[in-house]
Amino acid sequence: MRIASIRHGVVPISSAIANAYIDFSKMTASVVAITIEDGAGRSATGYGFNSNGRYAQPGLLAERFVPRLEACDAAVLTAADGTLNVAAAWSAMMRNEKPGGHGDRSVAVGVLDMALWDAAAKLEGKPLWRLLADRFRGGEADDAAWVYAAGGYYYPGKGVDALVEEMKRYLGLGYTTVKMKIGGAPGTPIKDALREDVARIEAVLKLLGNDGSRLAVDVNGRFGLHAALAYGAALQPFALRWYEEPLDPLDYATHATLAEHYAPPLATGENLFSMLDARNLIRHGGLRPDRDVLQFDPALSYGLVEYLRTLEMLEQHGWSARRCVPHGGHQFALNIAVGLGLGGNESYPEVFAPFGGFATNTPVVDGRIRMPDLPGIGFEAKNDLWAVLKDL
Ligand SMILES: O=C([O-])CC(=O)C(=O)O
Ligand SMILES: [Mg+2]
Repeated sequence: MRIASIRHGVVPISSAIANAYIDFSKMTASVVAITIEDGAGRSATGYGFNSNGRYAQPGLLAERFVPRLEACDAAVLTAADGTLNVAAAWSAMMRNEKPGGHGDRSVAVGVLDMALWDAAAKLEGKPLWRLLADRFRGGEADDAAWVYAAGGYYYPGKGVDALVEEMKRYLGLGYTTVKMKIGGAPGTPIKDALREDVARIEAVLKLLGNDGSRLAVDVNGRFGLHAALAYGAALQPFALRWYEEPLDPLDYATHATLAEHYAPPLATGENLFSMLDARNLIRHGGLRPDRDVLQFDPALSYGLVEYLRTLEMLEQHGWSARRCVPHGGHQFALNIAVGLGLGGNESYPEVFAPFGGFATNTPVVDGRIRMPDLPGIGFEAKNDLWAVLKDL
């Protein structure tokens, strides 16, 4: 195995939407293409990008992680069975990086890790979900993944009617479960914000036959304990699918307090970027393995090499992989969900194009999606994304 080339760039994914914590007016993503030759006449190009919420990482890629990867020779890149050794390449990228303080470094490494897995699966002539099922689950892959439509963003001039119309479009696309933002009314006293959000939630629930299990709400880490508890008390009777990121993602003890008072499912983890951060959440966050949902996003958190460590840690702590529903709405996590038997995957039918979304001709039916049988992650079959990646 030999790295023939690594190319990377920055593309915008800006839009006028906002959640309770940030707007996306300046959002960018890193994109990479890695071409690998296997020494036996085959070559493959793998592609990677970071999912929304963290910005492009051109400096970290150019100064540290791409040069370290380029320096890997055949002894590092070739596994004992002749396949591409992604884990060894990952360790080479992380040489001379101290532990802790993961910051945006995990994003830069995640982009390269995604491209390496795409190339590895292409070199083996398999879809990534098939490679993962063969390697880690005795060949058993799920036949489809549960996906939910994430949206319900704040948008200038967007009222309750437009929110309900948006959710209606998601149901029309085949989704059965939807997610909306809450907690974003700027500068509003908590009791007024809560009244406004309850009205927004009730309007969407009406569309969903008042079935709370079909609606998740997302605070994006905006609340402190007082607001999280006040909202929790108001939300509890709706029995929602989950109450997401009510608190700062790193404030584990406060999660534990909230979990004592809020019985229905909580969800968090999209802003935890390493196995060790995830383990602190599991150890100290008071989350409940019979109901809560873990949203670690492999594209933002050092990639699949690290995500495999996170899944192993979860198993040691009595958590099923089925409790994991990654953030990010991308094909990488979708392959992982099907191949490794996660609980499902996020989907963004109307936001974060071209990175959000799945292969162009894979419809959602009854809230589930089947994987195409294409080598690698399958980016070539997602027309809008391929139009960006092929220029790299
Ligand atoms: O709005 C965002 O930053 C994305 C997000 O939280 C999600 O997809 O759950
Ligand atoms: Mg979220």
